[in-house]
Amino acid sequence: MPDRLGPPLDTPLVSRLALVGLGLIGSSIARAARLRNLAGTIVAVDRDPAVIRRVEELGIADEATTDPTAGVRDADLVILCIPVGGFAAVAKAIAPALKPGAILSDTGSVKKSMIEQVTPHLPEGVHLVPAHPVAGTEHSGPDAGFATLFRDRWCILTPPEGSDPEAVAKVAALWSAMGANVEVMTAEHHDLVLAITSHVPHLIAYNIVGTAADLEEVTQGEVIKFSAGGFRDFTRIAASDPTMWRDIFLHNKEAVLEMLGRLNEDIAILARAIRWGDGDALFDLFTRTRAIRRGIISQGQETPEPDFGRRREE
Ligand SMILES: NC(=O)C1=CN([C@@H]2O[C@H](COP(=O)(O)OP(=O)(O)OC[C@H]3O[C@@H](n4cnc5c(N)ncnc54)[C@H](O)[C@@H]3O)[C@@H](O)[C@H]2O)C=CC1
Ligand SMILES: O=C(O)C(=O)Cc1ccc(O)cc1
Repeated sequence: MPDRLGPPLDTPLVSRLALVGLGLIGSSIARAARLRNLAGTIVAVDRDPAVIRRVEELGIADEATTDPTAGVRDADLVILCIPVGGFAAVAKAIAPALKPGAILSDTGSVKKSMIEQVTPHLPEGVHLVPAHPVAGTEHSGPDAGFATLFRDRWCILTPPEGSDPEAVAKVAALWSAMGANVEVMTAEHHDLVLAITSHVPHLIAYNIVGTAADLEEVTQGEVIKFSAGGFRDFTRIAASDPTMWRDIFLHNKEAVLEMLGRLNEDIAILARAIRWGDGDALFDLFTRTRAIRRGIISQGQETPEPDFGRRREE
């Protein structure tokens, strides 16, 4: 079977890897880690017993449990792959079981809040290395994951000042081995950049699909009937997990509101151009945005299909 992630490593990067949350992201890490022999033992921890049963059926972890304390015990690396709103409670619950020298990481879409939630519970000698793979789909749960999800995507690490360089290097090596390109930045910068590149676009999609649904009464089914093109693309994004996205907006409030303010100003400018027939202003903007799209495609950062058309390659 062709494996586009590379061959299994001779020696695993970590002895015991505990993944907390086996949804799209956690199960994709489990699959990639298994494929490339990145961990001696993969432990799956999820609070939902149905998810644990499914993980066992899929055979994507060596051990699986609903007990977070038992699950993270003796782990060298623990990765929290749960919605951003759950970090504090889970950190508090697992803290007494984390072994000295262990690394605590995550995959959350918001980083400043992750650090603020986890730091008060972090035991002495445990290294915090927050991470965000900028890769995903609108699907959730352990069946949605696939080993090549992170290939040729960015993974952003936001280690707090004074972090242990060896711990950062270990987490970077893990993401590289899963095919990701790793970049390091501050949590604050991450949250600002992701607000405009990911969070606000999702908010716009949720908004436009919601507004169109509200108009359904007026248009009598035509919104759905003629939903080709632009609207259809928005519905994919607007099908993303409600819990996950509620948490993202509540935990990246400042940056999202800042970017929304800017967006509102620009929309007002566009409305004015349309009202006054300023075709040049519209044409210039659309020419600029087309160049941006073409630049993204030439860098291989495009998302061609909802499932990225890559699942079959596993
Ligand atoms: N879905 C996406 O496209 C991406 C998501 N992320 C981030 O990764 C994280 C995980 O996202 P997904 O895998 O998509 O979510 P998901 O909804 O597919 O899976 C989350 C899993 O965590 C479990 N869980 C929730 N709270 C828990 C707790 N307190 N203890 C134990 N298990 C718990 C749930 O039962 C579920 O199985 C989120 O923080 C999200 O912001 C990052 C990049 C992309
Ligand atoms: O499905 C899509 O287009 C996404 O944008 C997936 C995604 C969701 C959340 C993230 O933090 C990163 C990537």
